[in-house]
Amino acid sequence: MSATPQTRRVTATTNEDETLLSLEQSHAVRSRSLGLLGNLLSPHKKALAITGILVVLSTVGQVAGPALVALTIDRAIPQLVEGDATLLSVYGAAYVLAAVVGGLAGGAFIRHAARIAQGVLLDLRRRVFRQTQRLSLEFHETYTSGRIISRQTSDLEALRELLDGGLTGVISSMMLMVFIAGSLTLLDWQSGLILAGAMVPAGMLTRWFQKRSQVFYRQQRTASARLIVKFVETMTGMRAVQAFRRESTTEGDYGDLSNDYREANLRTFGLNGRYQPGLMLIGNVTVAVALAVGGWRVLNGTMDVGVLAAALLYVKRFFQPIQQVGMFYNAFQSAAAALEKVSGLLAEEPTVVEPEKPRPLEKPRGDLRLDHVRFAYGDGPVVLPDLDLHIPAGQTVALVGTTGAGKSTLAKLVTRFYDTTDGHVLLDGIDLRELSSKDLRRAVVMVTQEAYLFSGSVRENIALGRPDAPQEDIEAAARAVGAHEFILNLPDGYDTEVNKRGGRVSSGQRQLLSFARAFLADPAVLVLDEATSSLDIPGEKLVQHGLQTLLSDRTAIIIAHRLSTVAIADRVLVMAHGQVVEDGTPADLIAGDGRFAALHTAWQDSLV
Ligand SMILES: Nc1ncnc2c1ncn2[C@@H]1O[C@H](COP(=O)(O)OP(=O)(O)OP(=O)(O)O)[C@@H](O)[C@H]1O
Repeated sequence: MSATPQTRRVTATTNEDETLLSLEQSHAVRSRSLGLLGNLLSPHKKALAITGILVVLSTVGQVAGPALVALTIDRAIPQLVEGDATLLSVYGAAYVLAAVVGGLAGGAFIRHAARIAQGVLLDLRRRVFRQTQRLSLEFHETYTSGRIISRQTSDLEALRELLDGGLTGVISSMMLMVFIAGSLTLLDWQSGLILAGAMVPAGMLTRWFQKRSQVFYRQQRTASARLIVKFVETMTGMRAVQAFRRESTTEGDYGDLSNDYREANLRTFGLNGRYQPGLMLIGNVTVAVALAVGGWRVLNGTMDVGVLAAALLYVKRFFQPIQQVGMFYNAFQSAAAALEKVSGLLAEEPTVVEPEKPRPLEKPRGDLRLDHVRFAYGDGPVVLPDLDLHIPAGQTVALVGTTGAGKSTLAKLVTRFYDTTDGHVLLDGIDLRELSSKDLRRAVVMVTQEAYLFSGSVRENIALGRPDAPQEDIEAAARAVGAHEFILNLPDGYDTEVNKRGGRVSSGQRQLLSFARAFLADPAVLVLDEATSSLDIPGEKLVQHGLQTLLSDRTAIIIAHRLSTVAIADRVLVMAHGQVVEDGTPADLIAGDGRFAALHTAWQDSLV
């Protein structure tokens, strides 16, 4: 038999809540998000090139203004004084043309960039959804739905805010700065030098801001995610919250988390409050220096007045976009932190791997074998030390045992929601790792305690595993498990819309619907986590009857909580500490003096 392959682990999202990463981790996270960004943008190469041309045109239009002002003052006006208006009309027309081209190109740039941004967001939204469905149960059990919700909502929202408004502004601002610096240097290199000098403190201030804000924005995103997680957890567990009077505690916890969020926000604003005035100060000092030096040079006759006017306009305009970049830096940091988290989620690989060359399973019989199975959740303690078990096709096995004995774990291994740490689970002699998930899910179906009903009609809910099943088959399945009668009594029969979590149907009826769903799917192996909820006696009888029909002619493993269920099993396995401690027919075990006999007596006493 082949050696057990290395078990995959959840890795990419493990340090996502840490705000202070090591340099190496920080680089890895950065390059992962940049990689994702590159990947998202790659289908838009052509549109990006057009957008690039448009932004250059629009910037040239804006930058031409001050140069034309200089030319008008220094050349056209002296000519006009001599009675010739030719240059003035040429420069005037050029100014209008630059404004029109700049305006049109600017507008087209915004529209094009928005189209790319929306395309990227659509792609990302789909990828996140697809990925969350693709990842294995191990990931979902550790990552929690609240965190996934915050990836899909607030993180994608932060990216949307950046892409919708901020990014186009930043791109055109940056482009404008480069062009202004270039034009100024060409016009008058000494003024260009003054601007370059101002870039030193401006660059240092920006670097200082960037470093701090990166940490602050990570803290902000983490605080916001924690808030969502707490909210989702409280809402999903509302019954427990109210039953145990936890309202004030959860409110207190939520208040603390909200406060953390508020403080994280305030820290980012505080930082901005120092960065922006700092930049403004540098900008104004630079204008003053350029004016003083320029004025002195005009007096000396080494600079034309028009050039000085243009230089001042350029320096002033240069600092306006810096401020804009500074302002957008908020949105940018927020989005960068969001992208880091989303890219972590997308980089995660399913721990249960699809085989490259699956072995075919034409007609599954349902023969199950656990061969020296050893299992631990992640780095946790060993839950199943060494389990050897054979369940012949068609046998109904009831699993009983103390809580935490490993019954649900066994069910998760047989259904391959998890892979074994060591050893093999075989269906009809084939390792589950070698089966395609399509074949496996057709052959092995798990019915959980929750019996989850999706919003949609009763019919759609029954046909979940076979959406194309004809009405006769759906009805036959419902009849077989005894659900047909109550379905007909629902307001619209099979077309009745069930509310979320089956609000309109009782818990027993919900179970019957999930039995019908499993019956229609007709698997060779059925794994059933029986509901512990106490049904009333008629309700239990109804469910019991449905269950019996469902179990006939297939292999079944039931995590049994009811005596009546154990009675219909062919075989009972009593588990303790991950091992099977008793194994036999119900009658044999009852007749003995082991754990099951004691459990059985206790059960019977509870019924009296
Ligand atoms: N997702 C998980 N991650 C880590 N440990 C887990 C996980 N699920 C279960 N365990 C641990 O594995 C052990 C076996 O749990 P399991 O749910 O299989 O027991 P069980 O016999 O089904 O119990 P119960 O009857 O209470 O449902 C327990 O110690 C539990 O703490």
